[in-house]
Amino acid sequence: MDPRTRPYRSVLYIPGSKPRALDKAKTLPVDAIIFDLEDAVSVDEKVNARATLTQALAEGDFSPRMRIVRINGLDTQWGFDDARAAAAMNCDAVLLPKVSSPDDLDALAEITGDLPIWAMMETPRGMLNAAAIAAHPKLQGMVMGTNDLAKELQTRFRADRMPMMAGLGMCLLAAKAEGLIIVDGVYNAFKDAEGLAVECAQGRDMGFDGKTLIHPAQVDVANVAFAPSDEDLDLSRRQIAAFDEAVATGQAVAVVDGRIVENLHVATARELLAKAEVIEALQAG
Ligand SMILES: CC(C)(COP(=O)(O)OP(=O)(O)OC[C@H]1O[C@@H](n2cnc3c(N)ncnc32)[C@H](O)[C@@H]1OP(=O)(O)O)[C@@H](O)C(=O)NCCC(=O)NCCSC(=O)C[C@H](O)C(=O)O
Ligand SMILES: [Mg+2]
Repeated sequence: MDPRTRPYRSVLYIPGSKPRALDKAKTLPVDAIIFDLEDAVSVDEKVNARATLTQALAEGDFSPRMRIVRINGLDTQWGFDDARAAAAMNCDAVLLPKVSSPDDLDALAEITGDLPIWAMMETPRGMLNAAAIAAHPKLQGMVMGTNDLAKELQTRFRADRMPMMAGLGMCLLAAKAEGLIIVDGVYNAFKDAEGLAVECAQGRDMGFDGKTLIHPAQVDVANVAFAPSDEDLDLSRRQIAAFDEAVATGQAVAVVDGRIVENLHVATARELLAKAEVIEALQAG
């Protein structure tokens, strides 16, 4: 599937060190998986996790899920070996943590060659350099690292994520300007489905393609939040029909439910319908 048209509603982190969780992933209705060698793996397990993950990806069928391997930073003792190992793994992309400038991506691309790169956006410098990072030729997607960002900014958790908004907005602008995929950060309270739903709705409304997740219990909430709803689809169909009718009578604008519909709204409506079709096809297997 074309990586740019596939859905990214639910993007689940799985510790690369946990064979049981790696196995479970094959049964979960997630759109993408981040196989983690970084923060989900303890220092003592780092080297073994690389081998466990290499084997799981070689032997396991994770399709149709997108397979992204998150390595340790290249400034750590594991980073370069992780990058070399990821380049040879049966995966679709490699994810670099704490990207602060395009130079970080150059260093990784020297090792991983043509493998698409994703960037964790989670440092203040990364936010300030978001446009230059997004313009890197090997970059396919961005993942918000809101835990690291909160640590660096010394912000406190707020349900409205007000302290995060500048960073989230800058990365969104950068990703959209370059036509990249961009996925929102995790919601740490993995047993709080209600709070997760609120944060997913906020991320969806801002324009994120989906949500990164840490536990299987979060998958359904994200899949619903980031898929077009029945109401969205009904409105899209009515907008297209009304606009076609207006054009047929020489008008450039239609009115649906008291709101104007112009060609740009019709383009959005068509995109929504196309997205729903891709999701349906994916779910049908
Ligand atoms: C949070 C957890 C440690 C909880 O684990 P556990 O206590 O094992 O949960 P459960 O007993 O409820 O698990 C039930 C079953 O589900 C499987 N499981 C659990 N988590 C996952 C998962 N992430 N993927 C796949 N499967 C999972 C268990 O194996 C159980 O299976 P079974 O026994 O067969 O029924 C744990 O969920 C966990 O480790 N989550 C991942 C944490 C993680 O990835 N952290 C790093 C990413 S977050 C981050 O770094 C973001 C960013 O960088 C930032 O800065 O913000
Ligand atoms: Mg992080």
